[in-house]
Amino acid sequence: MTDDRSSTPADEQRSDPTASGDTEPIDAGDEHETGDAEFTIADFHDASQREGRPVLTAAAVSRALEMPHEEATERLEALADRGELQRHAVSTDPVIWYPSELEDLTDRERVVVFPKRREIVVDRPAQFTRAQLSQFAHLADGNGEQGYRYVVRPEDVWGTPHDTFDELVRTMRQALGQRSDQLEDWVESQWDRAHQFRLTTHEDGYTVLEAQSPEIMGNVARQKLDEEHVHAPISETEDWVREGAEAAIKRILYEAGYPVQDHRELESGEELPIDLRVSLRDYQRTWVDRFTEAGEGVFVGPPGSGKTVAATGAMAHVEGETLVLVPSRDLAQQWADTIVEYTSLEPHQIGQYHGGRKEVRPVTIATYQIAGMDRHRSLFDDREWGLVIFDECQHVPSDVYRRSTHLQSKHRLGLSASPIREDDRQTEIFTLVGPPIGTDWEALFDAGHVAEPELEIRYVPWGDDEQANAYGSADGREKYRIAARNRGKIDEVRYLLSAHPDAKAIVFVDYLEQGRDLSEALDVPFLSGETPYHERRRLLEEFRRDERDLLLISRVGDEGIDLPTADLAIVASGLGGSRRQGTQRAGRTMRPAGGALVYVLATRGTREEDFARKQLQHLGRKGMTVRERTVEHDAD
Ligand SMILES: Nc1ncnc2c1ncn2[C@@H]1O[C@H](COP(=O)(O)OP(=O)(O)OP(=O)(O)O)[C@@H](O)[C@H]1O
Repeated sequence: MTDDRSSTPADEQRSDPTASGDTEPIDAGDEHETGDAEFTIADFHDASQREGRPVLTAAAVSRALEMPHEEATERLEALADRGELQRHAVSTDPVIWYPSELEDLTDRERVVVFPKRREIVVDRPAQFTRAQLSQFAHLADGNGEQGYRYVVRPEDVWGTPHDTFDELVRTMRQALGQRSDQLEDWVESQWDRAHQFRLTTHEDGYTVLEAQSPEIMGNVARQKLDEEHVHAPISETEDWVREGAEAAIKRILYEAGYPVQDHRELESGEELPIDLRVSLRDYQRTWVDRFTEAGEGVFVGPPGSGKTVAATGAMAHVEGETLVLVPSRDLAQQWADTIVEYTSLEPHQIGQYHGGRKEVRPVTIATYQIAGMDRHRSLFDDREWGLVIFDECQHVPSDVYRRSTHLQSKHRLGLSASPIREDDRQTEIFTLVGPPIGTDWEALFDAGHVAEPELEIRYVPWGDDEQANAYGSADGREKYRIAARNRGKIDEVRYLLSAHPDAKAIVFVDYLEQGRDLSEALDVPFLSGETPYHERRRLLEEFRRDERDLLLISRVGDEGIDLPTADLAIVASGLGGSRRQGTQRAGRTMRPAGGALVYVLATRGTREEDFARKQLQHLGRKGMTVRERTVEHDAD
């Protein structure tokens, strides 16, 4: 059962071809499933596409698919015998071949599988195919001319919603329209890994770790775990788990490449009847169903896709007292408003717990900051929580993680707008909160649930020689800082605002000095960490009520402040943070209101330009349209 070829998540990250910038053309043909026995109509379609014609001779097929002429003829005949191809013989010319359903060629989605790279490329996928694919793969590239590129990683297999491997294979075959033995074998090995261990609840109430076989128990669990985690063996395949050690066990085994199935009976906490006052969208219902089945999980969707609303659906399912952890006070207020708007709960049942207020009520919304403090640790135990929600769970600070390990017996739900898995947070999220539950973002854009922003990166020249010279002689981070604060960006911001006179706009900056300069030049208030909380709230409120149409925000704006009606965002600096920040900033304006535009400014010919380009390629892969423009001195 143990498969040495399978890798741990860490290995996988290193060998992930997308991570190493592998940009090999997808049509390279090196891995086409043209194995000896298999020659399918899809191969014929490949050949027609390469030849640019729907009707082919055997010679053309042999050329396109690089196989001997004789072999091509043989295979074409076999396909014709199966009724998938038609032949047409013209007395003096070679026989020509075409698909039995010629219209296929224009309508049908083409699926090409690259089993070694575990990639699937689909042309014009139908909604159904996308939904199927997203159950075992994730969309890595949705914007290229090469079609949609899906990648299957171990975590994708580990998190599938299927009960049996056979069901999973059925979904795969439906999605791919073909069998790929090599891919299926690999998926099976990952499936096996994820089904070696499970946590269950003994009838006497304690937790048991069960292994599929005595060998896996002996060779993996009992090597990795010690008395800190388990009391004593119950049998060759079962260990009695120490209370509170569940999270550590899940983490250790996950890191060893054996994610643990969590089948414990979860506590539902003190009862709290909740009715929903909104009808969930189909994809939200799927999210909630998957959460319901597992009792844990992370909703992953772009900003504005309705994760918070779907979370109220999860609350209505658990119907237990709920603790919501959020990154900022502003978000705490928004959660309280959303819960009142979309559920039958009354305002007096909802408490907020942060620097400003200390209310613990049946539904309590607390900030991570407070939740991480020793003197507020009782928050976790004050009531019998049945559900703990981690909003923006990619930001959960490590002290909160440490503190929340004992929440393993509750239902756990994470929300995240950043499906980026480039750091080890992924392990923590997966083991402490749960596996990702996602939808392919493109599908949400297509269905009109989230407006796709137009994203434009503008390369701006230096505003004056002084800064350009300073850049030349600076080094390292200083170079980046100078480029970020290029005074030429002030004119550019002005130009963009004047080009969109009716837009409600937000300008993001990363440097206080730049924010102050812009604030003065544009005569708008600047919201930074230095702005008092009530002042920040007031400005945001005014913006929300359409009493203001321009805001200038520093990093502070990044942590979950909701600006629902912004329809223009200018990132004047600050793409230099993490990818995630870039995603969030761009996402800030992705609201159902639609028509959002995002401009990102980068100083021409500097590191900032390189950086922005990389970031935006990433956003492009997430399904946004990205455009680049070089600004001449007279803003165009
Ligand atoms: N099922 C639904 N029916 C009607 N409106 C909905 C539904 N789901 C979401 N919305 C609306 O879509 C908007 C965004 O929803 P929500 O705040 O839940 O998104 P989100 O993904 O949590 O966003 P963010 O990542 O910014 O927190 C809200 O205005 C909400 O009212």
